[in-house]
Amino acid sequence: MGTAVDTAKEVNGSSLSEKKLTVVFVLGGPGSGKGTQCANIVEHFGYTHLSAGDLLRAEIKSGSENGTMIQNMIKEGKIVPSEVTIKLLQRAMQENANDKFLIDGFPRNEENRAAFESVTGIVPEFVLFFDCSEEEMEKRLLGRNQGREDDNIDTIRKRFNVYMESSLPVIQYYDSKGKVRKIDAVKPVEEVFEAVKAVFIPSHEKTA
Ligand SMILES: Nc1ncnc2c1ncn2[C@@H]1O[C@H](COP(=O)(O)OP(=O)(O)OP(=O)(O)O)[C@@H](O)[C@H]1O
Ligand SMILES: Nc1ccn([C@@H]2O[C@H](COP(=O)(O)O)[C@@H](O)[C@H]2O)c(=O)n1
Ligand SMILES: [Mg+2]
Repeated sequence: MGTAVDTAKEVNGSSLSEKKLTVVFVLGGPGSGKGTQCANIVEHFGYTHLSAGDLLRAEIKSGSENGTMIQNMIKEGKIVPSEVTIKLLQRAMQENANDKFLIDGFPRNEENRAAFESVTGIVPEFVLFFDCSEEEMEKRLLGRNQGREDDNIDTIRKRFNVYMESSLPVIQYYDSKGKVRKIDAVKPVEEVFEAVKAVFIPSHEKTA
């Protein structure tokens, strides 16, 4: 007889439990540079990048029945119910042959964290945390120009509040487990990536 975690995996029809996956959660405030650095990591270290925000935006565009709800949550800077986001992440991992994933912008709150772990049985290898000042993040978001509906000052303030109240505690949780690799993300892109590389290059290669 299976454990609760096994049963949850079966109910969700996941073949993920059969594969040994390496998952790195990429966390940090809105505009801290998660997407920018994930692109560099993909290029240098062969991971597949899955951005929870991008998956949710694609779901809106696809005309899904959840589209309107997701759009309203994003406009308000609120966190979409875990079951929706986890299904999108699971599907994206199942459809990809890679066994190494960067999961960007997830988990965003305690509900995200606990639900992902119990549904998938996956525990992250480590958490890459981009630590950036609010002043710098606000400047970056207002200058991003990607047409995102949540890159306006009212929504940005709401996203900062959600980050402080709901997302930082998740980072603190992983820190208490020794899983957080903290990066000073205020520096220029190239300097931030130098610090990121030091995390991904195994320690024996650093000295070789
Ligand atoms: N180190 C950096 N210095 C200056 N600008 C940066 C840096 N990193 C990223 N940017 C710029 O800041 C903006 C936000 O970066 P990015 O989209 O990577 O952040 P994010 O953490 O993924 O944000 P979100 O949580 O909103 O998705 C982009 O316009 C990007 O080009
Ligand atoms: N786990 C998540 C991740 C994101 N969202 C919603 O999407 C918005 C944009 O996310 P980015 O990572 O692209 O900045 C975010 O503000 C949330 O509304 C979510 O609900 N759950
Ligand atoms: Mg992003």
